[in-house]
Amino acid sequence: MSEEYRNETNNAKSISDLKPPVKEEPKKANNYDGVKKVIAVVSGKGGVGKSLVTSMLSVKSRQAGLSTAILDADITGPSIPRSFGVKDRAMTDEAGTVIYPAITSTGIKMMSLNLLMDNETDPVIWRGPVIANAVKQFWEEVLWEDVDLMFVDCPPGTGDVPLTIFQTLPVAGIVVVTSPQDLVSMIVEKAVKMAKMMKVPVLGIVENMSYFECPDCGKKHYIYGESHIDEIAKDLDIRTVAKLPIKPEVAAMVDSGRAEDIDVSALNDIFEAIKEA
Ligand SMILES: Nc1ncnc2c1ncn2[C@@H]1O[C@H](COP(=O)(O)OP(=O)(O)OP(=O)(O)O)[C@@H](O)[C@H]1O
Repeated sequence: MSEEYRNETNNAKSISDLKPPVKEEPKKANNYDGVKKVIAVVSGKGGVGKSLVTSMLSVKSRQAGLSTAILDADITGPSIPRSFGVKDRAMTDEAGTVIYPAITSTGIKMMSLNLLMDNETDPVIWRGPVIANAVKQFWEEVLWEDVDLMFVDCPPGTGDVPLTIFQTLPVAGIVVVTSPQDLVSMIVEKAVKMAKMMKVPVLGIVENMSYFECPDCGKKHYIYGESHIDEIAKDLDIRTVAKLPIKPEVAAMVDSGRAEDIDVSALNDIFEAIKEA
């Protein structure tokens, strides 16, 4: 066991907690070489804007002319289809062995549990392993053909599902989303350590709801206090940081299924880092 891993396990409560995670051989969806690059979008807790950032990065990727997909792995709180205004249920082939992804108006492919439910407001009451298996099936049984870049909207935290994602999918890099009221340094450090254990680079940090810009005078107000994200990123040797303002019109666009109309230029640098990964 490496020193690095031992440091991670100081809080283990039993011997089984000390088992290092097993890295399975990454599998390809349907055994096709359909997906060229996978990027995981993670956060320490819910509600910080991870789904928004996943959507914005996908829009950016599509605008750059790449064939783009979103795998919504936030199984118990899937919000991606709604933010793109996708309402139709996913389809399968006649034999029921392959699921076709839904496609947004600009051509982004997506799969989400909401696309398989009769009613998008039905709750998903599943235990962790069942949820993790659903994510595996989204990777293995959905027909992901000709995808240059896939973004995975991970559930918050470092539980079963993020672990399954890192063990099953060939993740090329992660983007960490935080908000200023988060315990930012701890959460970012946790994500960075998890990424290190999984041997995946952190390509960038997005501080969402960083500030509010007065529409009248243009002054920036740091509602949740001054941002320390630049220093944290420097300490952790993460070169790319993006800051997204609180914008009520963004929330309105997401709510009305117009994610493809959001201005995504604030994520340009992170997108460049993703392209190079
Ligand atoms: N910068 C922003 N300005 C305005 N509203 C925002 C902003 N970022 C996110 N929101 C809104 O906050 C809510 C939560 O965002 P989002 O669903 O992206 O968070 P999340 O981290 O994915 O949450 P969860 O993990 O619980 O699904 C959404 O209604 C979204 O539209």
